[in-house]
Amino acid sequence: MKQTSAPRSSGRRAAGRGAQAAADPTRDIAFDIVTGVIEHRRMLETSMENSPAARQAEPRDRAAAHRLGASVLRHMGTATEVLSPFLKKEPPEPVRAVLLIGVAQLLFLGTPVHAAVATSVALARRRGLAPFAGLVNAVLRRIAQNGDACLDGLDQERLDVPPWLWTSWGRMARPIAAALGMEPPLDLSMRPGCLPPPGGEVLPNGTVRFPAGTRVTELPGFAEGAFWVQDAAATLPARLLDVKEGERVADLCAAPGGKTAQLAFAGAEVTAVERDARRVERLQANLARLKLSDTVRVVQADATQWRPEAPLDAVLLDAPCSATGTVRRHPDALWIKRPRDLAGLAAGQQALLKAARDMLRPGGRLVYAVCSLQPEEGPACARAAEEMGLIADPFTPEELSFLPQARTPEGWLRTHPGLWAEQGGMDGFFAARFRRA
Ligand SMILES: C[S@@+](CC[C@H](N)C(=O)[O-])C[C@H]1O[C@@H](n2cnc3c(N)ncnc32)[C@H](O)[C@@H]1O
Repeated sequence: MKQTSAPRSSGRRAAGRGAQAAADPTRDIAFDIVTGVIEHRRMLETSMENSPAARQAEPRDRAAAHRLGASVLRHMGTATEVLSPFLKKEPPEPVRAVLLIGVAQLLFLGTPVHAAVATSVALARRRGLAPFAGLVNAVLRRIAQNGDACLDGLDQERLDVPPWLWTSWGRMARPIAAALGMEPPLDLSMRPGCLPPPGGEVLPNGTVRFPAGTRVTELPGFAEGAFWVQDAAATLPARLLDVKEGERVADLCAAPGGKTAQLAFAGAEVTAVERDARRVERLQANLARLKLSDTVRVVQADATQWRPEAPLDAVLLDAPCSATGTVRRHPDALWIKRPRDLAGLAAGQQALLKAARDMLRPGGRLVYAVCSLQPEEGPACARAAEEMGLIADPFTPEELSFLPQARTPEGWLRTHPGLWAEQGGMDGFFAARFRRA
């Protein structure tokens, strides 16, 4: 059984018929998260923002709900399979959501049985599902009786990945799925010259890694801007652009700004281009904390339309994508995207590639990156870039000597959550480098 830490439980107060009005913000928010993702295909964070319960909740309840909702999404295939022998027919979606929340607590979060069952029954009542309260009670009690035996013989890794994604990931599928069951660690990139907070593990690329659940704001140096949160794999595209002091560089699709910070600390003159107004605010706040506000120029614009005043030495294009490479951190991505979404995403990525090409001086460099594991958004776009006249500039073995498994025969970068598995894995990224003729 794959287990993560248990959510705080308010089960005793919620037990029994008369307790349906008792407050249980954790499960209420988790219900909004799960139904938002499954029924409305909204991202976990968006579902949380839309949750009325979340707006009034304490930060610790929101954090517990986030962990509970993410656990449901991480184990949804397995939990569905566990439920199926106990259900004569498919229940309505909201009832299924309540049951999944109950199963996640019983089998994956180590919540005490009485709390997991009673809070699920109370949740069903609060959500207008009282006619199903008996079903929820009976099914969860039987699952609790069987305990871990419910998981015997189940290929959890296979079940927890939608079949179309499993197929598309080929040989990477099983190591990726194995990493999915675990909460990912906290990765930090250090501001040059700053010492890592004590207790972190320094990885071969310089990332400082802390165990899952570490609160970044509580680490010494956070407020002073000594570091920023950035997955180990996410550091690689900006590093591979290899910017020099004083080079004029654009970071397209820049928020929240991890790669912008890398480019600026490397000494480049950076313009960060971001379309979304709220994400521009987040980018600016992050740059302010890192004391980069006076160094980086931030532009709110659509990068397909924006052009620099003069041709640039280098462009980093971290394009919007299906984000399947970040499913460890964002398990909602597993259930939101559909195969038919990929063509539209790839068209957007290629429009951005054309724009990036047009911003470069002759000989200027471009790194194209996506946090996707899908071939349509990675290799297919790299080939499209060459058809646009960009010249491939493969990553060399020396540049990736600390992670040789991530270098493809074409000289592209392909990371996935199964790499550096012993140290806690990494996000999935694809990157390729080009020069303008
Ligand atoms: C993958 S995230 C970028 C992460 C960022 N590069 C980092 O390392 O922190 C993609 C970002 O692209 C922005 N975006 C999407 N389409 C865009 C466009 N046409 N022009 C500019 N920004 C865009 C999104 O709002 C989002 O903030």
